[in-house]
Amino acid sequence: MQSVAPSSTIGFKSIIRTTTPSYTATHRLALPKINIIQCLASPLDAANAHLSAAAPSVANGFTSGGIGKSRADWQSSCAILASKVESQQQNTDKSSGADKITVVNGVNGHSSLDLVPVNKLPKPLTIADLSPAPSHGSTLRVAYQGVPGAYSEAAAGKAYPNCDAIPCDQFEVAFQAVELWIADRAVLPVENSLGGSIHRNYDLLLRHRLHIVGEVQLPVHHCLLALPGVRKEYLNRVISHPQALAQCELTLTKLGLNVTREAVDDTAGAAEFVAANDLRDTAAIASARAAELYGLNILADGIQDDSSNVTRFVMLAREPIIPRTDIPFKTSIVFAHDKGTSVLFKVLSAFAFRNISLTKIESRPHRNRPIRLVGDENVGTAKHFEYLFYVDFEASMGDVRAQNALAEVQEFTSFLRVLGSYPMDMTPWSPSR
Ligand SMILES: O=C(O)C(=O)C[C@]1(C(=O)O)C=C[C@@H](O)C=C1
Repeated sequence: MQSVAPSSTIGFKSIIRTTTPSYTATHRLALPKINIIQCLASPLDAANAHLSAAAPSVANGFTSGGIGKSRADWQSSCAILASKVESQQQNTDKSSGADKITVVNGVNGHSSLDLVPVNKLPKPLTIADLSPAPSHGSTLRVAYQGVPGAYSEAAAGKAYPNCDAIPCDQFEVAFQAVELWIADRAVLPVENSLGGSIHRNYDLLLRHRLHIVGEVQLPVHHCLLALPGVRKEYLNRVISHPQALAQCELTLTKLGLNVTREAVDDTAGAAEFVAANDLRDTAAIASARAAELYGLNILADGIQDDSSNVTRFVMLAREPIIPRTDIPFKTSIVFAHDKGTSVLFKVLSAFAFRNISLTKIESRPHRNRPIRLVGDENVGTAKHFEYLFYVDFEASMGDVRAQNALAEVQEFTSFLRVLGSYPMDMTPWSPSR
């Protein structure tokens, strides 16, 4: 896997402006990462806003159009969804076409062209600019949150071994990078065996229109990193991603460090920060690869509280994959119910009756309708919190049991969306070392 500057590989090359890397020349990489401003500044931003606005109706397409009774129904729901998204994007692309050519070529096309030197004249778009998909021969571009050396980059490499990994400064940007065709896939963490769920990504899965097309489970092996010559006694601060701090909580205490713990955006970013600012009182929790990339020493190795520390990542794409039944598949759904948690048992019994195992259940606040009032004047008013339930179950949408289970779930729920049906990660178990 290579890490690349997004601007070097994509069609519409000049749309993506890149930041100057903040680390110094002593650090071997100079890889800019995409940030939200860059995504929003793109002429395709309007397309994204359009897509977000379309969210409720698309979700309803799944709900009322039916997670049908058959595999064909489900596949056609996906196809309808995909074509809606594509046509909306095309419309928006058309409407902003003129501006795009101006921006692509980095020249203001509306100003007096005769003053532009010949070698700076706009170049015509080529088929390559319009065909960013890997099926056209280019390498798969995979967006992840963080900087090179982050575990998410390693997960992208595990999921797509020869991909171009594109660093993004926020999860939101990784979603947008795929929606705007800057990347072909995003690889995002959803849960860790010690730290629990990464709630932000559950919320974003619902807000965006991407499909889960796979999962990878990555053993996470943390190291305590500091500048060369720095010893543990010099430290008064440890910085890292909040998940990494949570995964090393007990070990940090056992190491006898008298330090404050501070959260930053990603583990490798913490290492980069220590190196770039020459911080001799601060250590970072990050990977051994981050130590190498940013020129830090490993003060302690394997500091996660449990050696079987695993983070589960999902792969996201613009299109769903065709569900298979000849290999183990998992399906992820999200639903809500007017009567909230009180009917959860009934909903889940649809899976139990069909011997379908659930592998994960997560609840998140129902932000459109956070409170449900129950009661009357005589007894008072109970205020129940409303939730969205995310469930992963061990069956493919190509399996008739799953189709029937979802048809039944649909009867009980006010909202239901299939986030994806995808192969389970069945790689042999290897602890993080
Ligand atoms: O900061 C990183 O290196 C990441 O890739 C993010 C992340 C996470 O969000 O959970 C990924 C894996 C580890 O669990 C720790 C951090």
